[in-house]
Amino acid sequence: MEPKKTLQQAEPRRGRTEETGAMRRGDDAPAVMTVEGLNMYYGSFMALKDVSMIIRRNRITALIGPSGCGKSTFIRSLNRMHEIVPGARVEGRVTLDGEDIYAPEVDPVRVRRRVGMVFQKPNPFPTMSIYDNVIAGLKLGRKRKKSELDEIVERTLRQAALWDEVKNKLGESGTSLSGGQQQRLCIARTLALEPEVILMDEPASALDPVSTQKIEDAMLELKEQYTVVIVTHNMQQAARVSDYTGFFFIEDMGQPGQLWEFGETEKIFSNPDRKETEDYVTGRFG
Ligand SMILES: Nc1ncnc2c1ncn2[C@@H]1O[C@H](COP(=O)(O)OP(=O)(O)OP(=O)(O)O)[C@@H](O)[C@H]1O
Repeated sequence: MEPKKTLQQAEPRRGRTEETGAMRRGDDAPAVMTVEGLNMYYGSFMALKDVSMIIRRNRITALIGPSGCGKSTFIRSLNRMHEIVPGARVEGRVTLDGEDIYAPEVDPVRVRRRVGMVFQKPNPFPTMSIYDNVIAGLKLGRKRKKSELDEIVERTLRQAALWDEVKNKLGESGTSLSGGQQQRLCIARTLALEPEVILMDEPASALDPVSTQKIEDAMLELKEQYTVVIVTHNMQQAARVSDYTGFFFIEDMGQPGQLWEFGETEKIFSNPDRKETEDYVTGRFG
């Protein structure tokens, strides 16, 4: 497939610019990641077919769709986590700042540093304090002064909307926190590595509404400085926080998932081009 054409197709459709103010304004945020003609496999099973997408800087991109349509598989292509699964492989091209992250000379560990990931289940290191959890990933890098580490801990906990709740107990165990606080601690830990892009795979699915709200607050705060991609089953969450939405869909059991529609969130939720998207966002199936 001819890559340039594929990328253009991946741009949000702009056919209805007269109808929505948001569309008319357009978006000049540069692409930080591009995905072109991506196929993903587990052994001989093709889980995703021909996905192309542009991920823009300082924007939140939400990935939605019914169970099993490949959202988690896709998000894991963006930082080369997919290849950790034995037999898993990827075809196509994924770039970060124009560089092909799957090129043979690229170190996957470096990719994962630049494209950080927060998982569904909070996973703080159980034997470490809150403070040490935040800086855990920095231990492998150059030696830093205590004052510099203090500054990183405060800054990232503030960005993760957790600072006020933990500033007086940084020495306590990370697992002493509530589930929602642990998840924000994991966000701070990811931020400490100064990624460009943060991937979140259903980060609030195990949390109560108040904790979910705090995660969403944190995401909106993060977007000032980072680019966020989130998988969510929560339609309200996608509509509330994201700028762009990708709807993944699977036509029939055993078929690969596809990116069925991609565009500005406002359009996907109010006036999607495809019937299946409309059925899904209005809760008619899924
Ligand atoms: N490790 C694996 N080995 C083999 N097949 C897998 C593996 N992980 C996922 N799959 C398959 O790939 C397809 C896509 O799964 P994936 O988890 O990406 O979907 P999803 O949209 O994230 O689903 P959910 O919303 O339920 O989390 C499914 O058919 C799934 O069974």
